[in-house]
Amino acid sequence: MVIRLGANQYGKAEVRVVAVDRSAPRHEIVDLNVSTALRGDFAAAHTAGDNAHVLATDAQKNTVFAFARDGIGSPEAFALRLARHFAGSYPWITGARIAVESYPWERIAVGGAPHDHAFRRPGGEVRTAVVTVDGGRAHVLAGLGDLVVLKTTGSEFWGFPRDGYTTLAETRDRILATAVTARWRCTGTDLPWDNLFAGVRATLLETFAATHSLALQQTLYAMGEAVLERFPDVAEVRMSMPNKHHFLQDLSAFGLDNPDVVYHADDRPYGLIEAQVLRDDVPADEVAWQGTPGFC
Ligand SMILES: O=c1[nH]c(=O)c2[nH]c(=O)[nH]c2[nH]1
Repeated sequence: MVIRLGANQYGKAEVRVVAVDRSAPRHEIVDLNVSTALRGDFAAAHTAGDNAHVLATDAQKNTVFAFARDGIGSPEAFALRLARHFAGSYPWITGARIAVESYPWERIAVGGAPHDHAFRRPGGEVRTAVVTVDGGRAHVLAGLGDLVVLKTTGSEFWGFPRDGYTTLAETRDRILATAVTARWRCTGTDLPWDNLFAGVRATLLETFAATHSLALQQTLYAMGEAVLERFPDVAEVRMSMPNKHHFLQDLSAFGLDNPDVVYHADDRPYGLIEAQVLRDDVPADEVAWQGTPGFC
């Protein structure tokens, strides 16, 4: 019986690189998911554990971040740069496959004008409604889920206590990103539902964009407060907002600075900020929330 190695490739999958162009007040953002795969003579690694030909997937990931320092441009151009680099890096590497997913971001409109540094990622958002009729009374929770938003500046996080396990550096400027899930309890059952939804959604977006954030908790509260201030038919807002961390990538090992340009969008673990913001003069209504899982 003869056993042999067939086709093979290897690389780093799903490198989440985000590059911010801050050269003008109107920031630009490129958000990619990059997967690398190298082809060539890697037989000895498979059959004998000999890694002499194996350009580490960790190095491939680093290359993606380092190349982003010069600006990413189009996904096609970035992928070509990377593929040509890898394919030309060692004689035994004969080819490279670079797959890129690019996530679009649209500017949030504030007062009708596109914002300079607050964005929304279209797609995936859902509108929700939960109606409970109980003992002849109807209760309405309107809501939305997965409204993905990001600010490239206007967010700080500092002043927190430092116990023996705290390593997080204080920051006066960071990327703030989250996916908003919100439900708002309505006091009526005969409301202009579509208008109310559009208004609450616009208020959530505008407030996220316009609030200079000292914590995601503060942004969440400001969003709920703005909804309650603008919409008297809303008694209560409950929100769940993951802190989608964007870590500045350290490029110093490659002789590169990184003046807030290249970030790693980490998908987990994530902070999860959840709260209820309510009108004090409206009685609580737990029946409305019964059976609605999680925080909201
Ligand atoms: O806005 C934030 N709130 C936190 O509670 C927190 N914790 C953390 O590590 N980063 C952040 N950011």
